[in-house]
Amino acid sequence: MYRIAVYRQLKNKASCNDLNWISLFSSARSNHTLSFATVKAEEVSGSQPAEVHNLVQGKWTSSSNWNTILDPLNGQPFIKVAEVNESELQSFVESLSKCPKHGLHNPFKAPERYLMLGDVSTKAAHALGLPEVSDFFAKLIQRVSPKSYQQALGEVFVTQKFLENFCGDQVRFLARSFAVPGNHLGQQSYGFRWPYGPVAVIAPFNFPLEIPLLQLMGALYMGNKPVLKVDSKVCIVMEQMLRLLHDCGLPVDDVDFINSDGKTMNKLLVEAKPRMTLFTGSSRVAEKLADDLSGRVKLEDAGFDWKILGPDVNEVDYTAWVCDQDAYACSGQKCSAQSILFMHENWRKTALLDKMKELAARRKLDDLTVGPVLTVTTEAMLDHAKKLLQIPGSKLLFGGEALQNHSIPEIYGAIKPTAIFVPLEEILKDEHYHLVTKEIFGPFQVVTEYKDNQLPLVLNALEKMHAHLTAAVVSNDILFLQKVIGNSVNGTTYAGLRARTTGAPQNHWFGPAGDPRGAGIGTPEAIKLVWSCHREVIYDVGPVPQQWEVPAST
Ligand SMILES: NC(=O)c1ccc[n+]([C@@H]2O[C@H](COP(=O)([O-])OP(=O)(O)OC[C@H]3O[C@@H](n4cnc5c(N)ncnc54)[C@H](O)[C@@H]3O)[C@@H](O)[C@H]2O)c1
Repeated sequence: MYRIAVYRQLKNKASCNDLNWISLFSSARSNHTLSFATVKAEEVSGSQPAEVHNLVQGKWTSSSNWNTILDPLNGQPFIKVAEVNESELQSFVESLSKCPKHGLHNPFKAPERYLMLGDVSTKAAHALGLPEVSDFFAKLIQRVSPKSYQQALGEVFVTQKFLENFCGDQVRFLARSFAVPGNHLGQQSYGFRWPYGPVAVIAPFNFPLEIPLLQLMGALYMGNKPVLKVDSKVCIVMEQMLRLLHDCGLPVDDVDFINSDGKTMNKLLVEAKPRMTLFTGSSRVAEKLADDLSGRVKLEDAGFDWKILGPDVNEVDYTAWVCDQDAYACSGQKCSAQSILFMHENWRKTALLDKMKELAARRKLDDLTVGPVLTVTTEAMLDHAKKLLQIPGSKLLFGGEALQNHSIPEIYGAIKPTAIFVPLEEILKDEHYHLVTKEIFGPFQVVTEYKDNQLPLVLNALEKMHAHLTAAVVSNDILFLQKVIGNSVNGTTYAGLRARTTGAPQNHWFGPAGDPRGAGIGTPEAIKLVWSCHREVIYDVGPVPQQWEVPAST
């Protein structure tokens, strides 16, 4: 009885968007057709290509130019993306220019939007938690950025948990201010979190849902108006997610969504001058944007992520498994993937390397535990392996071959999980260091070995690296941990027996350190740092003291 009454109340109160939301659930439960979705993940194919549109000033639009995306597993042209060209940017420039520097909301303007966004997060989190919806997104991710079902579902799960973290009042708590008493009666200073206003979010291909959604919501929560650009190869996922967010009550003109090549996006940024651009992707593009946008950027760029196995050997099977996951899950296409393993000589005396080899050999294309590499060709990866193998003392531990019997198109890469041993002394030589520490965004790692007295050389190798994203120190020797952590800078560092380089759940900060432009993703601290700036308002309302007189000039 009580339930029926509550349902009636809810129904009466429901706005148009709420009704969409309710219908999303009922349809999801009854017939597996999702009201927000315009595609069915499994049916997208060469004969039934999907289309991806742009969203600007609240309207879904097309373009004169369609970019055809090839199915990474069979090369069929399966998605058509309406890519905006350089002459079609005006409506995006106009849209951003409508948002003032003080944003869509701030603590002094439209504070009800904090609550509205908390509500949108509640509904979207709930929706993503429905098995039909999470399955839809996991499968769609798999189609465009092939990875195992568990990895794709993990991405949806992290996204859902993130949204849960910002339900109810949690969005307004992000904008919590503080006050300090002043020098005299009536004076108090307040620190506020202030939006930037018009902003841009640029996201890469490897996490088609998690990276763009977490950054986009962070931008919105703090009061900004974002234009979002996701790599065209995978933009279909965020297009569908935006439709879901609209069903959950997000106003249609809060976010613009543009599909284009990098050059066109660069032009949009230079013309529209967003007050802040969050870029996630390669260091090459990151540096270019930092220049072009006069430093108004936050960056999540390349990762050449290291793991050190300390002198205390423990849990060899577990450690081998974590190494396998860190280096080869998602075919090594995580920015946090293990790129180099520094192994204390004590581990060499165990079966660690054999176990890693066995685990790597279990990976297969059938279940996408190894699969297409979207930005490095087979030839480029094998060529890199060849160059490393020319270094004196280096040897192939496993892999180093192309995958066989597949129909992955040649524009993508397909190699067996690969590990190459290179001696530490050789890595440190100037003529080799750059080559050995080059990020290969595929299932590829370098392994090396050190003795107790060589720890300074290991630390020197870390010091010379230019990217400081994730790291792992596998040891429960607290003095060893102190030494390594105290002499390195990586922004997300795991320490202890179970340390890993990948994982990046929503509950801890993920991002590089050691660079003032470095961004973060996931936590309240990351959102506040990336998407808001500090503003101080000093109230000084009086009274002026009685018998006050004009003092002498100073
Ligand atoms: N630090 C992190 O959190 C993180 C996360 C994921 C990936 N990455 C890094 O991303 C890289 C892999 O991604 P990628 O190869 O797709 O990167 P990329 O730099 O080629 O592309 C990233 C995005 O930028 C766009 N782009 C390209 N040129 C541009 C320009 N001139 N102006 C504006 N936008 C432009 C692309 O279209 C894409 O959407 C790896 O180096 C990886 O380590 C980092």
